[in-house]
Amino acid sequence: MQTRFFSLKRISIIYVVIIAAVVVAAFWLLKDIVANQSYKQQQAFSPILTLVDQEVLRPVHIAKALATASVYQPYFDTQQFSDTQIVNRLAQLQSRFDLGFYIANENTRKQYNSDGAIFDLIEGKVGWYFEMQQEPSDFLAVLGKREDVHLYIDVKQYDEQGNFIGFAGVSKSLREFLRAFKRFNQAYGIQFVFANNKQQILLASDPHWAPDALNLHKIEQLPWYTEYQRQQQTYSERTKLLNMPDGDILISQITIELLDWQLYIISPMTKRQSELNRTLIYYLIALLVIIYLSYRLVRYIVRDYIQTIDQKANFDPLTNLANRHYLQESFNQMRKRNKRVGIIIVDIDYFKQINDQYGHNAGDLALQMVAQCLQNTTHDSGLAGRWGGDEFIVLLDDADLNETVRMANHIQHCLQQEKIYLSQSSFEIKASYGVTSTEKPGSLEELIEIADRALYQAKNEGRNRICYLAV
Ligand SMILES: Nc1nc2c(ncn2[C@@H]2O[C@H](COP(=O)(O)OP(=O)(O)OP(=O)(O)O)[C@@H](O)[C@H]2O)c(=O)[nH]1
Repeated sequence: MQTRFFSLKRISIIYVVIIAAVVVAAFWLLKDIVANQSYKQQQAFSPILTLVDQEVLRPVHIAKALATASVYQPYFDTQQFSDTQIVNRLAQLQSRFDLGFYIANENTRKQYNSDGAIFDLIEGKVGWYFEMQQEPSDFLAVLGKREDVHLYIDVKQYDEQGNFIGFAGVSKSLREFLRAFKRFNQAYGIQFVFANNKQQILLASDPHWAPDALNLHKIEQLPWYTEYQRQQQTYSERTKLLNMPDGDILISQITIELLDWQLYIISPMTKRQSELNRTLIYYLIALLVIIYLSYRLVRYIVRDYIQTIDQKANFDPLTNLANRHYLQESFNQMRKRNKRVGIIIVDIDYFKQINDQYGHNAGDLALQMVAQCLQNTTHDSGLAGRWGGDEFIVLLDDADLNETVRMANHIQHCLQQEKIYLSQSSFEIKASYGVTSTEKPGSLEELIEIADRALYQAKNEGRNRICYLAV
């Protein structure tokens, strides 16, 4: 019982360790999920900011820097430079900055482009030139060319006296920008909207909201904007989660101060949620596999451990037969069932002589041989054990004296068939048997005492025989 108690204690400790391991594993896995999601969010957002910087802000900076450095000024003097020289100069700038450059000269009413094109600025035909002049600001950023959307940055130019002499500017195709956004849209379901300070949509990834030839959509027309504005009054965070009828969406607003534009990045949470769910399921499966494998491992270790402990606690290491402790336990079980118990004591004859003549190892072989015979003969009907030294005990469940004596005969017959072979010699093993049986078993000691008396008789009568006593 001591053994079981310690086994259970150990099992409990191992289970506690497993639960702790699972909790730690779960913590790490969940931590990873959050990290993973943040990583994915970052993965989606970082390139967007780089794109805005590269494709929108950089041209604006270049346009402003060149205009303020009066790089274009000399080229407004058509006396000094021919048309070809002007477009050549613009072409140089184009190849250097990978942007389109143009000059619109008020004096000649001509527009020179870095792609070599020169055309006349005729009122009613080239609308932008005359519209832009009316704008109070000297710096204007507009989107044009619907079929291949371009960003145009127009900077008003003045001579030394402060007279308006035309425009110089930069143009940049947003094809690459739009293509990249399409990729983000496919990968993360992200949409974007650019709006100017008049709340007009300049550019939108959803073609439905992109400007058409006639007019620009108002940002108020976007289905989420009213809710966005409502939340804006409560808290001014630039990222908001909106509960829309088609599913939750996350809106991030980025102000592009240089242009006085707003960029709205719209990411649908349903897609994110399903991604998160999928990741959760993967992690859960991994967790279950870990739990199952660790359970199997612990079961294996515990079973192996119990077997080892049981073996040590209950069996004789030399013969593998039951030891005294296990014999006692089994006898108690038999007694509980309140049935007859038969007992045989087997004691090897002149075993000391075997040891002395053939050596201790030969003696051990003899003990193992006897054990083998006992095992083979009794395994169906009883339990054989080593009581100590060269003395063995067989307990027979529900066996009367006749049946017990019959069993002793079988054992004797088995031993008579066997011989121990050594390298130089061989010897036979003989034994004496004391037998008894009781209908009302008391203690094992009492029963052994009676069987011992019968054994004593067998030894006295010349050994190699079976004697019995009835209770
Ligand atoms: N080889 C070996 N010998 C053992 C072992 N345990 C006890 N013995 C020896 O067994 C012998 C038992 O001898 P005794 O009890 O005197 O009996 P015996 O020589 O068999 O004489 P009888 O029983 O009167 O026939 C002793 O010499 C012990 O040393 C063991 O595990 N291995």
